[in-house]
Amino acid sequence: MTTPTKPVTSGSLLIAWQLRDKNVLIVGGGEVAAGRLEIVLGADARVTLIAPSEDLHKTIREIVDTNDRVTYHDRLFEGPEDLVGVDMALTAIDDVEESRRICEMARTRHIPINCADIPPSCDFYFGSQIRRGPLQILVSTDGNGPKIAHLIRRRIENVLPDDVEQTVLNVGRLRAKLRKRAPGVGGMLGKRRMGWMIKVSTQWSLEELAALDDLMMEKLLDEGWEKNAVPNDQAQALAASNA
Ligand SMILES: C[C@@]1(CC(=O)O)C2=NC(=C\c3[nH]c(c(CCC(=O)O)c3CC(=O)O)Cc3[nH]c(c(CC(=O)O)c3CCC(=O)O)/C=C3\N/C(=C\2)[C@@H](CCC(=O)O)[C@]3(C)CC(=O)O)/[C@H]1CCC(=O)O
Ligand SMILES: NC(=O)c1ccc[n+]([C@@H]2O[C@H](COP(=O)([O-])OP(=O)(O)OC[C@H]3O[C@@H](n4cnc5c(N)ncnc54)[C@H](O)[C@@H]3O)[C@@H](O)[C@H]2O)c1
Repeated sequence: MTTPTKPVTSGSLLIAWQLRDKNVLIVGGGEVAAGRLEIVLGADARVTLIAPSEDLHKTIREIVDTNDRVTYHDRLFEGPEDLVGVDMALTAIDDVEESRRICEMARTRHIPINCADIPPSCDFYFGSQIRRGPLQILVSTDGNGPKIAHLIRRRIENVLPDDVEQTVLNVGRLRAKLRKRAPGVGGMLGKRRMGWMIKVSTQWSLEELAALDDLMMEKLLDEGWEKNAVPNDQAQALAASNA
């Protein structure tokens, strides 16, 4: 059980938004739009990007030429018809009045929007991100200091183990194997399953979890889960007894 803490107020909600196959509209073709494009493609979105080709950023050009998830329109934003079917809208243009207008149009249609140049009008902010496979860490200063968010992110990166991505992937695999042995949602079994996963995650170090292979996972389930225990011996010991 977690200890109740005093609620923190006046922040924003940090969530892992599932954008896969959702339609994202990006208006603008400069450096900021290029960063947005890369980051939403990293979340498997479908993207429509509207910006004149004259000054299109090199990265955007390369992506629209090679990625079939991106539809590019070589023109200025035209009006509400550009917002039809859009799940998320992003403006990154050097025209604050037009940005404000697009923002209002999106809001009327209940489309979440980020305007890179008008923080008070944003439904959400981007943050400084670490991506190591499925592990994602976002640092937000809630609009106070984007460069500071970047610097704090760099500090966090420096303390992460090199193989932390493998730790997360392995725990995902172990949980999937456990669910095969003990299927279902909720109830006593769900409680036992969660309790066991918490113990394994706590007693084994991140590095030990990263070193697990399929055979070791099966052994951990045989000798741990099946016997209602969490072997305290370390990954190396388990590996040695496997050999
Ligand atoms: C984190 C990051 C993510 C990303 O954009 O992907 C991000 N900005 C980044 C970089 C950056 N942005 C700016 C600089 C110049 C130095 C400086 O001003 O500090 C640098 C540094 C650089 O370029 O190195 C200028 C700037 N930014 C905003 C405005 C408008 C304004 O404030 O009015 C202006 C013009 C201000 C002016 O004209 O003076 C607004 C926003 N920028 C945000 C996010 C949101 C708040 C996030 C937070 O507070 O945590 C928010 C509110 C809206 C949004 O964009 O969602 C990314 C770092 C990624 C990384 O490197 O890891
Ligand atoms: N949020 C952030 O992190 C951040 C960081 C730096 C700058 N900014 C702000 O973001 C905005 C974009 O920055 P940038 O460096 O990418 O700008 P930029 O000047 O390099 O690019 C602007 C782009 O918008 C396009 N454009 C202008 N009007 C348009 C319209 N009506 N329809 C479609 N495209 C249009 C231009 O053709 C150009 O491609 C600026 O207002 C800047 O102040 C935000």
